[in-house]
Amino acid sequence: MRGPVVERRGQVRDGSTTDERLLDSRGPTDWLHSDTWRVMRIQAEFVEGFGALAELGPAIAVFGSARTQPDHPHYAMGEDVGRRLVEAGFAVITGGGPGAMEAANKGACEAGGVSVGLGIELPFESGLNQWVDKGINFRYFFARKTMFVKYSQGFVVLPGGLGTFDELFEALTLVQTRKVTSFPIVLLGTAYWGGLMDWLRGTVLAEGKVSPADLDMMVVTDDVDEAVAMMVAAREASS
Ligand SMILES: C/C(=C\CNc1ncnc2c1ncn2[C@@H]1O[C@H](COP(=O)(O)O)[C@@H](O)[C@H]1O)CO
Repeated sequence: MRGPVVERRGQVRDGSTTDERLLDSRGPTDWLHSDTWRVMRIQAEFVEGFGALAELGPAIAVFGSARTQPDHPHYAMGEDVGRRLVEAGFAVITGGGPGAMEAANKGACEAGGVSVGLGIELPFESGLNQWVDKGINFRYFFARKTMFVKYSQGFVVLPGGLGTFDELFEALTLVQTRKVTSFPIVLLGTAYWGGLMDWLRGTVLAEGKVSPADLDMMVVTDDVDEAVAMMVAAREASS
């Protein structure tokens, strides 16, 4: 018998039971590295993520450089935004790593709020920062990115590098292509983001590669209060 399937006489394929094969640890392990098995692991990441975050409540994702040092003004800005978001009733979700992520988690945690970190397995593992109170470690970037979009009502983007750009531009693309309902995206740090905005307007928009509405999706400011007020306004508009 093979599970619910009855096999008799010439249809019997081998004499072992399914349990016997399951419990036998001998044999090849190459299946561990097959795409079929990876699909199970990917599925498990979605299941874990959805399960852990489903009851989080209103949350804002804060992105920014893993390399921001604690004595840099961008770190203080990250702490400030984490704290103000909690004071406004939001949980704070970051990538759970060092730098700007740690700063936002620290601000959120010290303000007594829910401080979430969605960590990612990297070759140069740094682990979840100490200010994360609810943490999930992901193997796959794409599963992790789904969690930021699904469980955040807005994105605040601190100065950052390639990882931050990836997160910012993914959000913009999802809104532009109407894969998600529009949500506020605020870039903090006019001096840092100004050059990018100038290029987007002066070259990308001028060459017709984006529409004015695409760039209007982003607000650039130095004012943390303005960033938080935008998130609050979006929450009120959606309730
Ligand atoms: C570079 C170092 C550690 C990296 N650790 C990270 N942990 C969690 N999330 C990360 C990490 N690095 C990048 N990310 C994600 O990308 C964004 C930051 O990338 P950037 O290139 O530094 O701007 C961030 O929002 C994360 O989601 C050791 O210093």
